[in-house]
Amino acid sequence: MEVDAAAARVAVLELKTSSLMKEETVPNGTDKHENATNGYVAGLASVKSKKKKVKKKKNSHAADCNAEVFQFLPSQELVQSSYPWSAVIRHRRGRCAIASRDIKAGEVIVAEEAVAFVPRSQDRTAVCHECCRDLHQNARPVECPGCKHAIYCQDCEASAMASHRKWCKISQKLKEVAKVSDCDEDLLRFVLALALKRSLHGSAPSVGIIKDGVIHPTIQDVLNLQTHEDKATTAWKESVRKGCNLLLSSWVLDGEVTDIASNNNSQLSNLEELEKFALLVNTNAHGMGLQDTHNADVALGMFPFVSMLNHSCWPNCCFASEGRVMTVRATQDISKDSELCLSYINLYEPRAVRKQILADTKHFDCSCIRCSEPLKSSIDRFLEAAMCPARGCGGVLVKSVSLAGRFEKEDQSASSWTCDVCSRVASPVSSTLFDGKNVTGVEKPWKLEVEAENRLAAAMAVYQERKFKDARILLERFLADFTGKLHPLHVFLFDAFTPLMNCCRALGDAGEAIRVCRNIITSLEKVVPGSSLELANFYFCLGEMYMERADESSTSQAIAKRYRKQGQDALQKVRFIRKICLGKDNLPV
Ligand SMILES: C[S@@+](CC[C@H](N)C(=O)[O-])C[C@H]1O[C@@H](n2cnc3c(N)ncnc32)[C@H](O)[C@@H]1O
Repeated sequence: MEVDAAAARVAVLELKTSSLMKEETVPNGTDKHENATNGYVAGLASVKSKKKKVKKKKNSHAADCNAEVFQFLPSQELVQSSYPWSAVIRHRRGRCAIASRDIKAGEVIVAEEAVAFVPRSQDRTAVCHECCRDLHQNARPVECPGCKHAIYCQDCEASAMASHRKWCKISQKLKEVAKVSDCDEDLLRFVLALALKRSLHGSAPSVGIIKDGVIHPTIQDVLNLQTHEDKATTAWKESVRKGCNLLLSSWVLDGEVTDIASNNNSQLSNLEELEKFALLVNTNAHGMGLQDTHNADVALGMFPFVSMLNHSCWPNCCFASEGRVMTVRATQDISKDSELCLSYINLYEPRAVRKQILADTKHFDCSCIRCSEPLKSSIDRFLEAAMCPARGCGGVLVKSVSLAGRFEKEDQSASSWTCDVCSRVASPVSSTLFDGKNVTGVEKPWKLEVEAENRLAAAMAVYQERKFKDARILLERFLADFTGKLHPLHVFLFDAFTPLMNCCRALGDAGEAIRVCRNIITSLEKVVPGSSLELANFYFCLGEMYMERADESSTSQAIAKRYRKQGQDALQKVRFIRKICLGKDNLPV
């Protein structure tokens, strides 16, 4: 199994203590996290791929959430009677899900059917557009000959095609509409799917139902979710407005132009409704994946009660989808009254990068416990730290201004670096390092970082061309040159591990691949001490590699026995993690 390099940075944290806002402590870098629990989350859907520059605003939380505007969703009471949490409104974070009793690791927090979902265009053929099940295992999926976009499994084909006919024509135009309006095609598809739901079920009861332990929410639940209109850029709003307008004017049902909400004839209001759907998608849509194939983000779904859980870079829950149902599970034991949180993003990133990603794609300034802990005592400091070059010190240089420079290339010249042990300061302004002495070459932490980033990028470019031999040489040289200068948990070192492991595997060097894989697992468990399906994937690789080594003809019996035992231990870990994250302990296929 080749591990996707991007997956390496997805990780999940253990929430060690209970109540989120007050008592919680995030362990600093010296803490050990025994009994780590598991969880996986993919990020919330980002609807526009182009990266936007978002200026950081101080105190933006104040504007983020105004408690007065929040209402409970129509189906909230039903959910509270069936699942172990209730919603409360908290200053700056809006609605929060709070445990109504003690919860055990692996327990279901909510299992929810999507109100609507949209397979991502690039993965159009991966899942059935009706049941969202994996199409790879379906012998003869059927594609709509009209739009050549919708595709169904054999079980769904007959019924799905009948309803699809009603909006097939508009589906055919979507690509063009997206192009003309410069609006994301998947976003427009999602808007269309929600508008259809609204037009078909607009007058249906607003409270959902629970069937076989799964909540089926309503479109009215969706309409009560949060949006961030104030944070959307003018360009985004304009393109969405243009796209929605074009959608409206091409809205053809059975050959007739029809109002979306049949009881509402105002064109303007309809446009507003479509725009609101776009905003709702932007803030609330969840990635849906295929559990047994690395949980790839193949579709986007709307799950109003999963959306009640706020983000934390130190979450205690994870989500995973199967078909149209998204299930959130506790990744550790959680005590009554604690807030239940998911992670919307990959967590093996420096704090500033995580915050930047959340600001850019989810439009909020993260106030989770991990981000609120002073950097100098948080494990986050290690992810972008250089080792202190002062002889015998052993401390790390922590940046004063921790910026997401990797994304924004902002001017970092104003930042200084302070050793967390000897407290000496290095500053690029005066180009001095400690005691006023000039420093040279790579000892300057700011230069070291830039050099490391460039070297890694060069190695990755070769790796991406699948030139494994050359890439391995570059990655090994990179690690040799920067290990000891950057902190062992530095994100650049971590980013080099997965491609190196894959290179070694591809080149048949299982021994080295095992060593690198163990490094990955060690780093992941230190930085994001909870488990996750990504962590399970690395354990699975490790297990596979040990088993392969045990089976090699050159391996002696005694050593083969040891490898087999190590392989079994790793696979046992995979089962344990999957049991908690997915509720089933089979090995991935
Ligand atoms: C999917 S919703 C979560 C539920 C939301 N609190 C509500 O009332 O609907 C995501 C929004 O919640 C808020 N939020 C979630 N996690 C947060 C965090 N860690 N820090 C600050 N705001 C957060 C942000 O406004 C974000 O856009």
